[in-house]
Amino acid sequence: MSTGAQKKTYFDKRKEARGKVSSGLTHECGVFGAISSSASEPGNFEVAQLILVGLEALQHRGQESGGIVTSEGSNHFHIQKGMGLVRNIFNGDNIKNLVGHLGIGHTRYSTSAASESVNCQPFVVHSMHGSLAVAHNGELVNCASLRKKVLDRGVGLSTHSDSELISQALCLIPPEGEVDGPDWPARIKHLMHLAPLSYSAVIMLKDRIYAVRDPYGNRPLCLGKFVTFDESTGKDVDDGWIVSSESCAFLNPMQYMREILPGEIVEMSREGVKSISVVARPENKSLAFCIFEYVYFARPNSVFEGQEVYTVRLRCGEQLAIEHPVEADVVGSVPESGNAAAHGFSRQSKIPFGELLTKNTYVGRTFIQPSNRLRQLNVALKFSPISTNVMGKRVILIDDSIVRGNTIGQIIKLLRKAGAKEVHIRVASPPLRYPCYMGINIPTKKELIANSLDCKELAKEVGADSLQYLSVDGLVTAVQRDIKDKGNDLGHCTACLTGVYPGGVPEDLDW
Ligand SMILES: O=P(O)(O)OC[C@H]1O[C@H](OP(=O)(O)OP(=O)(O)O)[C@H](O)[C@@H]1O
Ligand SMILES: NC(=O)CC[C@H](N)C(=O)O
Ligand code: SF4
Ligand SMILES: [Mg+2]
Repeated sequence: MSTGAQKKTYFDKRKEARGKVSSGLTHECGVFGAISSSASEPGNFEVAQLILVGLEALQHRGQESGGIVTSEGSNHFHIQKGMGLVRNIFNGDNIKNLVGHLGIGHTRYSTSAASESVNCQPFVVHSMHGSLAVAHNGELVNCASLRKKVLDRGVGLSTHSDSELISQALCLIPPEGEVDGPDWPARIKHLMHLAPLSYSAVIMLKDRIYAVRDPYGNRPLCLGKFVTFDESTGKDVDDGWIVSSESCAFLNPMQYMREILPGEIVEMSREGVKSISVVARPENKSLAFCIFEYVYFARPNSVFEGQEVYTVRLRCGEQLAIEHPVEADVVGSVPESGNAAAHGFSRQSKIPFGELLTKNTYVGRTFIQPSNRLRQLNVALKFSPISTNVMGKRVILIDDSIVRGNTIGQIIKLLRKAGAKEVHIRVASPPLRYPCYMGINIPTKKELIANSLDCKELAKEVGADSLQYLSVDGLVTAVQRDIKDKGNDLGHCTACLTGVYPGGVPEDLDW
């Protein structure tokens, strides 16, 4: 427990490190890696350009900073990192310096250390056995004890980032020792035993990339290839291997191959792709893939567990219509992340879908505004009602989630002003009640509106005629129903909804 003003809680420290945001869940991070295969000359395969495209396609996962590290096969890595959007960090000149036939990249939303250039990823360290670069999505739950372990072994750390900690922990020799130089897979496995949650990471050595997903499968990671058409044979040739947080980054001619399995270590080299090992979860605990990847974080065209995110969001909307029907003239969404669920609700309820709001895509994140009028103005800048679909109508408005409750109230005001007769809010996820410490910034318990107001009270507070959430069972069913290969190995993290955390809570947590 807190010992008063001098002791900062886990969340205080996090907050200090970041800007204050007035709405929503803030995203996570995106990782990407690419290596050209032996079939192509290094010059034919522009690895840095490919990673740049990949990072832009993953930009929704983190907008604070980004970086790319490449290698020509030697320990002299080429590095370019910076604050801001990928597009602003890289330009024609600096991308040209990123030569080499393999590389990794990162786009960051900070969770464990300040949003400053010193914490930009990938982290590069020089070990006795060559250079090492790490890009990480997630957050180490047992960061404090791992940090101590690494420091105890005489290793110095230059930041508070858990991702730097991963890079340094990989320099530790595993307890069984090493016979003939460094055994990198053994070192990675050792780290996975020391820290089983949460990460999807790409680890680059001078001539190979390891793609690693934590044993709980908490964060996503998938494998793809780069294909070139060979005119002499008339066939597609595999020209290289790629790894990405989400498959939405595999743009043509990149092709999706498969997911990296929970606990899996995959080695990518010029010779091809090899699955090295699958590390088991501690005490046979359940899988815990983040259910909010489906609800909100991922792009709708990304594929997880054999299903497109869009189809899951559609099902959430259908389920919501089954659980909380209401008579109305039109169903619409808070764009964009509410769109698919609104279509699902419409399909199930047979109430026509209509666009109720347009979104100004050039408006960035909304920061806490000092007054209600400014908050309202901010939402009005982002969303404008489409009067044709709203005037004189009973509307159902679907949003994917309510976090602090700032957005929805302002939108209802806009809809009323545009002539809506009734406004019914349906939320395509259950009430968010608990914080996340696995790579997502969710506000503290106190800030989450569902902890202070129930549906009726919240409806009154935000001026809705009714307001209902999807149930936890409904969400889990919508996510799991069509997963083909169910077996025993199926499980999703719902900790922010249920308070049941897959791998315990952080050591220095004080909420
Ligand atoms: O209750 P609140 O704290 O206001 O947050 C909830 C809103 O935040 C998210 O949207 P956001 O505008 O962040 O991003 P999006 O445009 O991707 O939906 C989410 O989709 C909700 O609309
Ligand atoms: N959102 C994330 O995945 C963050 C990764 C890492 N914990 C950092 O803060 O840089
Ligand atoms: S607590 Fe919520 S946001 Fe965090 S990993 Fe679990 S489901 Fe995802
Ligand atoms: Mg939204």
